[in-house]
Amino acid sequence: MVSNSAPSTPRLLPSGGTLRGTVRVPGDKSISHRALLFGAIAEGETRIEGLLPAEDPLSTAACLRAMGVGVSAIEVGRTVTVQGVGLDGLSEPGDVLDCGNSGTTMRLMLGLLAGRSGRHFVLSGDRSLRGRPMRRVGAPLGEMGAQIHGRKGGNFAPLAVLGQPLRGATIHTPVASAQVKSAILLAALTANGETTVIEPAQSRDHSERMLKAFGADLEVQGEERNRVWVRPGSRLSGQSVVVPGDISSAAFWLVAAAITPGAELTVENVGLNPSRTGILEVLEQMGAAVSVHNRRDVAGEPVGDLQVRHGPLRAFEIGGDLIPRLVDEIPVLAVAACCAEGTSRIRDAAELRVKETDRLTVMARQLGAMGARITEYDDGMAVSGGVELHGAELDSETDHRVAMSLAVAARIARGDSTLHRPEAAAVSYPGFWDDLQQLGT
Ligand SMILES: O=C(O)C1=C[C@@H](OP(=O)(O)O)[C@@H](O)[C@H](O)C1
Ligand SMILES: C=C(OP(=O)(O)O)C(=O)O
Repeated sequence: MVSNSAPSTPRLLPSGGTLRGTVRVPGDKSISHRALLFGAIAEGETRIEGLLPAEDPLSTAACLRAMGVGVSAIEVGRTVTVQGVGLDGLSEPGDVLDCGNSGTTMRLMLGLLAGRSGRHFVLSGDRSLRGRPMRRVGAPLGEMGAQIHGRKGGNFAPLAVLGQPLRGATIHTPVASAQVKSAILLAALTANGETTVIEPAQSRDHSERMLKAFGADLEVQGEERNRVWVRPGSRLSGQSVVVPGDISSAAFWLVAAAITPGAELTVENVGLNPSRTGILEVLEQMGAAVSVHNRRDVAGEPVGDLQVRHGPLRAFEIGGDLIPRLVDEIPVLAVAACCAEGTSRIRDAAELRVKETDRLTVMARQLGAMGARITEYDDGMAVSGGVELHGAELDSETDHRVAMSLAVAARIARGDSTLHRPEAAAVSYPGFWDDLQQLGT
């Protein structure tokens, strides 16, 4: 039952062309998962406008339906409704919960299910997900009393969760990960006692914002906003959620326009939560012509329109606390680095090795096939700019962000490219290829 891969058709990526016009990227993936999950354990109905109709949120919705939660059809342009079952209303599923390709689904689900006393759950996913580390969630939940078992000492799915009464705890997480933090926060909602999660640096804070809006007793603390405190006992109530466009999807257009001669694009309605806007700071460091218009707040998240034009680019150096704020944009930033003057350096990004693929190795290999000069480090890479890329046989290696990053690179290469396994893009951006065609003509 767990995700089989369908036959794949390679896609021709023609070289050249410019990019002009206006695009609206689909809903934010992180916020979409959370709206479904929090809606499921709230009381009453949650209405979600702009939910991302992509494979990852569909995996979350399917898992919730398998536990008795009513989630309406997820289709482009349609408001999604979730009939909440309350904090302890999830039923034991009759089969394995299939998390597909989605790390967020599996990790947040572990936090959600660990405290469901007396119920047994098994979670699995596709080949990529079954190779991603889960002990980072299992270990802190274990400190709260959770029982999670899996391959290699509980690190790899399939995972079995034996629901237990949980106790509150103070947990220091070793990496800044919103998935780990959010799993702990979900478990904390029904624990016996207060919980505090302390991260080495702040990761994206969508869970904190949305849980508060649903009625959780939660506080973000510390000057660096890297401590979150939760007191259990509050009931969550269904809300209206409006999901902004995903800055991680917008990133492909921002870089594409910045590196493509003659390009000028507007990306409308993009989420600008400061814990996600690292890409804008890097583009600024590069001297790219990006401006933000029409800043506004929509349902607790800052939003704006981004305008970007082609222009000369300088190399960048990134690392430290900036990395969690642009972690999913590093593959496309590697493409931008190929077009900048000088050598760009990315450090402190070892987390990329445990995403859908090892994104450092895969981007070095794929851009290398186009002639890019990249040196891999344990925790990052150095990319020499100003080396002309040439068309090549490329492969997403099943990773959505790699697929879309290579599509951006192929446009500025000399000669056409072919991309194998392009369908990976549908994990986070199902309309990507249509948008690319429309903006390029
Ligand atoms: O919480 C989330 O929605 C996400 C957190 C990040 O992962 P980590 O928590 O592993 O950093 C990110 O890479 C992922 O795409 C989505
Ligand atoms: C890492 C990603 O997602 P996830 O961890 O949810 O699979 C991503 O979307 O780039």
